[in-house]
This record gives sequence, C-alpha cells and structure tokens, in this order.
Amino acid sequence: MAGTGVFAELVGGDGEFKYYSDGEWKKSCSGKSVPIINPTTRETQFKVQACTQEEVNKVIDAAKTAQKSWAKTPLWKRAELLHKAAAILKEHRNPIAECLVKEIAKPAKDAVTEVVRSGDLVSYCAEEGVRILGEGKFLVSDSFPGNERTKYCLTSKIPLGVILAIPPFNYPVNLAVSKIGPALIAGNSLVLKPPTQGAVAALHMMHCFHLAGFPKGLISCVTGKGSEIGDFLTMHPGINCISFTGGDTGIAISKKAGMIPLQMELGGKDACIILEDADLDLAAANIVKGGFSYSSGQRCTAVKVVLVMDSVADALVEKVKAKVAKLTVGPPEDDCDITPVVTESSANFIEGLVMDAKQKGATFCQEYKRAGNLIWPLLLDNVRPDMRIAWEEPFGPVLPVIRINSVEEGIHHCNASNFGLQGCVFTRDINKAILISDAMETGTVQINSAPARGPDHFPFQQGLKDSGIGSQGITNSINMMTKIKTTVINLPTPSYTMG
Ligand SMILES: NC(=O)C1=CN([C@@H]2O[C@H](COP(=O)(O)OP(=O)(O)OC[C@H]3O[C@@H](n4cnc5c(N)ncnc54)[C@H](OP(=O)(O)O)[C@@H]3O)[C@@H](O)[C@H]2O)C=CC1
Ligand SMILES: O=C(O)[C@H](O)COP(=O)(O)O
Repeated sequence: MAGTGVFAELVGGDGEFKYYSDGEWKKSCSGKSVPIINPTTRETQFKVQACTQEEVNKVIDAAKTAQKSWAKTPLWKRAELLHKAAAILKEHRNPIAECLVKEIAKPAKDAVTEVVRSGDLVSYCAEEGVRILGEGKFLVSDSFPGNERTKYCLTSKIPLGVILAIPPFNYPVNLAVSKIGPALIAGNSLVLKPPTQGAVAALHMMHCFHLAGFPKGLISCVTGKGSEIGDFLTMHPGINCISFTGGDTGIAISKKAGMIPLQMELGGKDACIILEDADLDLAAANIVKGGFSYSSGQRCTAVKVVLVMDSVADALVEKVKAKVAKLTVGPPEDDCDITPVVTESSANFIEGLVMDAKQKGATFCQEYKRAGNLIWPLLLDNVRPDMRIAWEEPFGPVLPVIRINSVEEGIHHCNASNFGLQGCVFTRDINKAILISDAMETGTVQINSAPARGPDHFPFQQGLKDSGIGSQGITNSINMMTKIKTTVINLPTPSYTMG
C-alpha cells in the first residue's frame, strides 16, 4: 500500500506526503498542501506539500553543491548506483503501481508495466552511459588547409550542472526516470517537479533512488501546483537545463527560460494513413491499440486521427467498431481497457470536441456515454476538416476518421496540423510507405504499426512545429544533458606518426 513499509517515512503524522530535499523527507514550511483527486472516485486521494520558493532555492543550492562532487565520481560508480536504484524500483513495483491506479486511473496491469519499464530504462541508461561517456574524439590540425600537424584536439563530454525535470501526468514515473537516468549518469544533479496528478507515485520512485544511496542533495523532488511554483523553477538562475514533457505549457516555458538547453516533448495529432492495399485487420488492431490503450488514449503518441482511403473506409470502420465493442470500460482497479480520464476539466474538454462534431454532422459509431470522468470509447466517422476534432488532440478515448480520396489528401491533412510528433501508414507496398514517410512532416513515422515512443533505447524525436524541441531516447538524452569540452595540445614543431 502507498506510504507503508519502506515508504512509511514519506508520510507525515497528518497523512500528507512529504517532499524530498537534501536527502531527507520534509514537511513544507508553507503549512499548505495540494490535494490529489482520484479520477475514478473524484475524491481527494492524497495530499502533497505546497513547497515554497525558499524551499525551491534550498533544493537548487544543494543540487549545485552535490553536482560538483558527483561529476568527480567515477562513471562505473555512478552506473552501479543507477543499477541499484533500478532493482529497488522493480522490487517495489506494486505499491508504486497502486499509486498510479489511484492518482491517474491507469489500468492496474499497465501501471505495473510502467514501473518495470522504468527500472529497465534506468539500467539501460547506466550501461549506455558508461560506453558513450567513456568515448571522446581526437583530431589533428593538418586536415584543414594551411595547417601542419602541430595541434592535437581532444574532446570529451562534460555535465551541464543542475537539470530540472518536469514530467506529465500520463507517465509520472517513466517520464521522470527518462530524465533522471540520463542526467545522473552524465554527472548532473537533478530537481524533479512531478505532475500534481501522479506526484505520489513519483515520490515513491524518488524514495527508491534514496534507498539506493545517492549522495545527499544530488536528486530532490519539490511538489506543488505547476501554475504556482512552475515559473519560479523554470526561470531560476540555478537551473542549467530543462527537460519537460506535457502540453502547451512547454511552449510558454520555452519563451521564458534563460539561455539553457531545452528538451520539450509536447502534444501530437498523430495521423494514421490507411491505403487501399493495407492489411485491414492489422490496421484495425493497431488503431484500437494506438487510439485507446494505456489510459484511454491519454498518450502523446496515441493515434489521434485516422485518414483512410474511401474505397476501404467502410470495411475498416466495421473492423474497428467490432474491436471497440470488445473494450472493457470501468475502474482501473479492475484492469479495464478504458478508465476515467485524469480530471473533470479534461473530460469536459473532450465532451466539447464530441459535441462540436455532433453539431457539424459526424457519424457516431457508438452512442456517446459519460459518467463522471469516465468516457466510453467513441469512433467518429465522416469527420470533416471544419470540425475541431480533426485538429485538436482530445487526450481521451475519442477517435476521428476522415475519409480521403488520394494519398496526397492524407499527407496534406497530416502536414496542415500544428503538431508533428509521429504518424503511421498501413500498406503492403514498402515503396509507397517510404514515399509517404518522407512526405509526412513528423519526427517519426511507423510503417504498419501504431505510433509509439519505445523501445526506450530508440531515438524519440520531439518532432516538428508545436510538438517540441530536440530528441529523447536514452542516448539522445545523455548527449543532450552534456556539453562538449575540448582541450588542444599545441606542439612546438609538426609531428607525424611514423613520419
Ligand atoms: N507529449 C506528451 O508526452 C504529453 C503531452 N501532453 C499534452 O499536455 C496536455 C495536458 O496534459 P498535462 O499533463 O496537464 O500537461 P501540462 O503541460 O499542463 O503539465 C505538464 C507538467 O508541467 C507542469 N506545469 C504546469 N504549469 C507549469 C508551469 N507554469 N511551469 C512549469 N511546469 C508547469 C505540470 O504540473 P502540475 O500537474 O502541477 O500542473 C506537469 O508536471 C495534454 O492534453 C497533451 O496535449 C500531456 C502528457 C504527455
Ligand atoms: O508522453 C507520452 O504520451 C509518451 O511519451 C508516449 O509514450 P508511449 O508511446 O510509450 O506510450
């Protein structure tokens, strides 16, 4: 159970969860807390500290100091600690998963998968880090016109300093460790600001790093509403890099942050293009998995619009409808496929998109049904570009189908979006698939499968336009959280090997 056993010290006598600073669990001096509302019951499930700006200052000061000695800790020792944290995380998968079920209504099985995947990700960071950070470059000067071989240039990767990690509610553990692992192996310290919905799961995850024995102050976790402490954190002069995943907030942060590297994983309207020669059973299975799975389609990589050739549209829609009818709907504890969306305002937003589509004449393949935050899966056929659902991401179990008469029409719709995260195409013709992949303005295109971030060692492009800045994935994140340092050895006379 949350906050019991090895996690007991996270909870105060008043039942509120503490924040983690300088290697200790603390109550905030603010005397205030932030409630976490269970999306299923819509009642307060947990309370976390509303940290003050002074507490944020202390955490960042401690991170600065701890980073200096961490950067001098041998790579193999950093890796050893990360492996230890990964093992502890996996050992305690059940209480952490339970938090995910209560805080974000993630189906029970998917919640366990998130924690296990996170442990594996941390271990992979350790392994990748010892390899890529152990390598540098050696250049000689006589490659460039006018130079003799009098200069040797040595390059290596150095840490940036203090990394600020801000993950979103849909993967509070996994998208936290995807920032923590690379930051730590590269010799940085890290301050985590977890999403409010998911904060308690993140605090449990942080405790696994605490139990692994990382130095005091190297990692910390401050809680509070993003809207209240967010700007203070992101504009803080002590922060040397921000790794953020979430919505449009990321665009605002990019405009306010100082001259520091930014990694921004934002929204997406991932299109799924279906050609006439596609395997429609495969496509239908991927549309349902991609559109509705892992928390009711609340993924940046969810299939968010189907663009199907008119000649096969009826057949495809029938197949998708049959699969949607089999999805189970209900509480996450029962491991249902479709569970409540994260907040009431999110459910209201989704409903707004559905009503707009209804008013403008979309075909409802199922009856629209909602109870509290729970929205039954809905496929909307014959969606047209004048409907909001054609462009906006519902972040919920509602999927629009647009019928197209040419491949060009599909590509045009995909490229007219302000997002450009991922997309996918279903066809048996690999040549056509490659041409379409090249034409789609997105960071990644999947051929004959739904969009996805993993496996986690693959590069995860933040895509184009409003979908973000940079690229994630373990290797990319390690590189992004380092800077190249160069040392040049100047020789008094040219020297050629064996010359
Ligand atoms: N690309 C992706 O992987 C994801 C994209 N999204 C997109 O984001 C939308 C909303 O999801 P949501 O998680 O609410 O996204 P938000 O962008 O609102 O929140 C993401 C994170 O930012 C924090 N935050 C909020 N305001 C600030 C601020 N001013 N400064 C710093 N941090 C802040 C949040 O904390 P707090 O919770 O305390 O407000 C949370 O930790 C979705 O509809 C979807 O478009 C969401 C999840 C994943
Ligand atoms: O934030 C998200 O939604 C994720 O990065 C998507 O990850 P997934 O493809 O593994 O669900």
